[in-house]
Amino acid sequence: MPPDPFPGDPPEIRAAGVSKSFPGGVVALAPLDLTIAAGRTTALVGPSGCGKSTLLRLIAGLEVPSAGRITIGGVDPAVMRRDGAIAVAFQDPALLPWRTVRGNIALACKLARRPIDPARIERLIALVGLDGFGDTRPAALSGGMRQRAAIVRAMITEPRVLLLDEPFGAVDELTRRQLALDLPQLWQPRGTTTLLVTHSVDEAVLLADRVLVLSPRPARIVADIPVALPWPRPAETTTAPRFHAIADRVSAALAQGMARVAR
Ligand SMILES: Nc1ncnc2c1ncn2[C@@H]1O[C@H](COP(=O)(O)OP(=O)(O)OP(=O)(O)O)[C@@H](O)[C@H]1O
Repeated sequence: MPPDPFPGDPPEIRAAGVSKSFPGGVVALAPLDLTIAAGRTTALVGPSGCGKSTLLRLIAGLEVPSAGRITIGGVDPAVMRRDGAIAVAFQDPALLPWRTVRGNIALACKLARRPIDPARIERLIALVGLDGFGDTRPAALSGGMRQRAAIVRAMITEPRVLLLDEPFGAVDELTRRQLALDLPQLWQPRGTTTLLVTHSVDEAVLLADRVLVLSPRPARIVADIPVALPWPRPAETTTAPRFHAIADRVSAALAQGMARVAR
């Protein structure tokens, strides 16, 4: 295994004055300052089209800001990604159609120059409920199954930074709930710096240590809500009064952000 290019503590993500405009004049992000805590999970919630995916793509080094700068552990995101330190699972799973589920996952290891551990691949495939589909090609999977394969592909390399954009969007409600309970076991104890975009308030509170609520486009941070619930978080977490109190705060902040724009 090659030496970790970024040894030491998990990296912190910083955005300073970051904005993004697209040709045609769409301002997806107005200048935004943001610090994402190292080794923790931060959830981004906000109305559709406010710029969440754009922000994630900038942090992933897949887009370049129109102004401002993003650094991850002081390093440019594109450099981190090139060295396999960032993994992403986006709404569109983008699996290679000619490779099987197992082949897609193994390729991620190869590209990140990590060893291929067949037993770990099988464990993760089973964890996301894809047991028996390792030899299947993406075209023969449902949208939700493809998303689950993409989550395994993102996590198999044990990245320093994990970026998840609505990773359970096409998954049925029951599986989604199970994934939200199971998957943090993979990144939370390792101290992976994780950023999750979700439309589900409950999912944000269950998975994150902190929830950032964004306003409609161009996004501003309208609330920064800590989630002081202990890890690990079993299913009973979602029935605790504390969980509901935090979820209510997030929902209220979302509504407030919308109302401010409507006025
Ligand atoms: N490549 C692009 N070219 C032009 N406009 C874009 C591009 N990508 C995003 N946009 C625009 O930027 C804005 C923010 O889009 P983005 O996908 O970041 O929002 P979002 O908050 O992730 O939305 P959703 O929750 O619906 O996925 C939208 O108005 C979108 O149309």
